[in-house]
Amino acid sequence: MLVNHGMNQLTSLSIARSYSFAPSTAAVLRRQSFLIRALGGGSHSKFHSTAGSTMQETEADAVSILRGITPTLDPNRHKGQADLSHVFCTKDAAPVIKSYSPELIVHPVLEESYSVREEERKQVSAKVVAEVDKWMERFDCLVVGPGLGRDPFLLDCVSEIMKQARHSNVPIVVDGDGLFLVTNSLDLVHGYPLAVLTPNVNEYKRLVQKVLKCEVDDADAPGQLASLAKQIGGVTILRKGRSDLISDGDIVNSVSIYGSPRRCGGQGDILSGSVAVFLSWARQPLVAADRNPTVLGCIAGSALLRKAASLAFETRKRSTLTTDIIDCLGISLEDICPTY
Ligand SMILES: NC(=O)C1=CN([C@@H]2O[C@H](COP(=O)(O)OP(=O)(O)OC[C@H]3O[C@@H](n4cnc5c(N)ncnc54)[C@H](OP(=O)(O)O)[C@@H]3O)[C@@H](O)[C@H]2O)[C@@H](O)CC1
Ligand SMILES: Nc1ncnc2c1ncn2[C@@H]1O[C@H](COP(=O)(O)OP(=O)(O)OP(=O)(O)O)[C@@H](O)[C@H]1O
Ligand SMILES: [Mg+2]
Repeated sequence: MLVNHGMNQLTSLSIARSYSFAPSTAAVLRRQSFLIRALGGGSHSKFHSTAGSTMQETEADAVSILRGITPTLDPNRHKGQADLSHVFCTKDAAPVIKSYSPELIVHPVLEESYSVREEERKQVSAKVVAEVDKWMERFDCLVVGPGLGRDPFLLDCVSEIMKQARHSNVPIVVDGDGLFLVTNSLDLVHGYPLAVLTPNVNEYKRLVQKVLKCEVDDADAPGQLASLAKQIGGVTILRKGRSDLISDGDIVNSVSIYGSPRRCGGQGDILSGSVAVFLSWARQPLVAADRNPTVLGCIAGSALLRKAASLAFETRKRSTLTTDIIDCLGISLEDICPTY
């Protein structure tokens, strides 16, 4: 059981995205102690020069980071000390999500505008937020966005949940429709060092336009990413693409290893769940005290996803789906961090 808990979490966090009609937020619950591991160095840098600026990006030593932050499996631990995933969603979505995996703890507490009368909204919102908040202290990380939708009442409730998470110092990974919300309400994450944004090409463009008031500049990709992260008060941004670029405003890392030429839907959602798991592991005492755990989580999540995608493509080729990639997550991590 315990062996499967870790990997189940990497996959199940993305359930919400698999049902994009099903508004939901997903949260990670994990209680596990860790052995101290050393993080290796070894990386190379690339300079991007433009007329106005020069910015360095460093290819992350993702394999060492994965080895450094992934905890060993300890047969003495019981459920509750290991990984668990909670999903908060609407009533409609709950049966579908529940049937996806016995691993998931599903809370059908969210409401959309159509199901709540105007005069009841304040009361219902308070109830929804209280339902999530009573679990908050147990969460190691919150993932907001994949499959959430853009219903205004639901997004108002999610904004309140994010404020509570921030108040409780719970890391928040924002993806998909969560980025739609945050781009229009930057205060939700501004200045929060435990916030991670994982934009795809469209989501990144919207963020750049809103925050930097200019267009995406690929000639100075690292410099622009660092400015964006800085302008949002030092949040960590994982810009997804041919190479993933990661910045907290101070440093810019790239992850270019592995990867698949197949761009099937859903890979980004698996990535956001994986980042949540790895950043929670990276935050454990003595694991990586000298490095930003949100950056480490992004590097590890990106490398694992890209490795699993490349492995899935080896056999599935043009028919590769995200479910095939999920099937390759366990073996990909095992290859880098053997259990025994
Ligand atoms: N198999 C599934 O169930 C998948 C589910 N997914 C989930 O779906 C959501 C969107 O994710 P994505 O990656 O398609 O977003 P992206 O490339 O920015 O937009 C593409 C175009 O669509 C439009 N649009 C998007 N969202 C919209 C909305 N809520 N309502 C109306 N329009 C919307 C968008 O328009 P725009 O944002 O420019 O207004 C753009 O033209 C997100 O929650 C994700 O997790 C995906 O992960 C994919 C697989
Ligand atoms: N051109 C590419 N080559 C290799 N890997 C890529 C490429 N583009 C994206 N990826 C990888 O695919 C993963 C998902 O990125 P993508 O841009 O597809 O996210 P997304 O659009 O949010 O996905 P989703 O369909 O889940 O919403 C990331 O890990 C990224 O590294
Ligand atoms: Mg996405």
